[in-house]
Amino acid sequence: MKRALVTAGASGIGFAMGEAFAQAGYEVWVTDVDDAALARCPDAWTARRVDSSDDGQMRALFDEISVAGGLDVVCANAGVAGPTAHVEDVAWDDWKTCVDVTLGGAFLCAKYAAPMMKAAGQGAIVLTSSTAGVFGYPNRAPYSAAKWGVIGLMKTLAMELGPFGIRANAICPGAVEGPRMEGVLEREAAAKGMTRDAVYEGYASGTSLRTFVTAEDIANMAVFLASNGAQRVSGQVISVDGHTENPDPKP
Ligand SMILES: NC(=O)C1=CN([C@@H]2O[C@H](COP(=O)(O)OP(=O)(O)OC[C@H]3O[C@@H](n4cnc5c(N)ncnc54)[C@H](O)[C@@H]3O)[C@@H](O)[C@H]2O)C=CC1
Ligand SMILES: Cc1ncc2c(c1O)C(=O)OC2
Repeated sequence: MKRALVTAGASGIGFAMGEAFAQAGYEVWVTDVDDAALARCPDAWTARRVDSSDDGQMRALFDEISVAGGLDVVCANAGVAGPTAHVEDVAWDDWKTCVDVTLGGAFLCAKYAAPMMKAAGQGAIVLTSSTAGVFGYPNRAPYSAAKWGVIGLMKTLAMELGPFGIRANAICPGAVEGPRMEGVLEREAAAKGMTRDAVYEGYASGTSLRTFVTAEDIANMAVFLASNGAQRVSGQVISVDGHTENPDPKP
């Protein structure tokens, strides 16, 4: 059985990735820092409390995976939005936390997956970037910088590890609908005296398909990029964002 690891896999996009890899016949491992969410993961998954920005915890996780027989796929998915503020109001510590998790966490996935995948002569690394890593993201300088960094990391992994049969690709999700986004939409609707649907349409108007995306949309792309169907696809940035044309209206 092939084994897939998804970081930040206990909720949101990562959880959908776990479900999609399980559906595709993989043994699923997930990490997260939210104990309650980890406890809600299916019993068939191996769920571990691991902070993606903690080198010691990540090394211990990959040691455990190595003992279990190695890894076919790693989805470096953990990321935190960081502060929402003008650049002059971003605290240095908040910059560091955002970059440590969002970019550093992806680096640690690659650092510890690489030797295992090299030994196996195959492997797929799927990194979660963002439309914030394709365009800028006003008021989220640390997040946008980290997500551009994820793409630079991915390009380098594809070059460095390709000769060993290892592929690396990045997915750039647009704004994902779901319970968290509903809260954002409803708060803004109340503040502006608009309906929730009008707020949604306003943001969706920045995309050609006039839509937000779902966690399942992202998970489907991750499974495809990891699959044999994509065996000669590496070093690519794949947006799953309804075709964002105008990055400015964003929730
Ligand atoms: N939601 C959106 O609209 C978009 C999200 N993304 C990216 O997708 C990825 C997943 O985001 P969502 O599913 O939306 O988030 P979410 O908030 O629904 O889930 C994120 C999970 O990450 C966990 N987490 C937070 N810090 C962690 C850490 N240090 N180590 C391990 N786990 C940690 C949380 O406990 C939570 O379970 C992130 O990299 C995010 O930046 C990208 C584009 C759009
Ligand atoms: C809340 C929210 N809205 C839109 C976007 C993101 C986000 O986190 C993101 O990472 O890329 C686009």
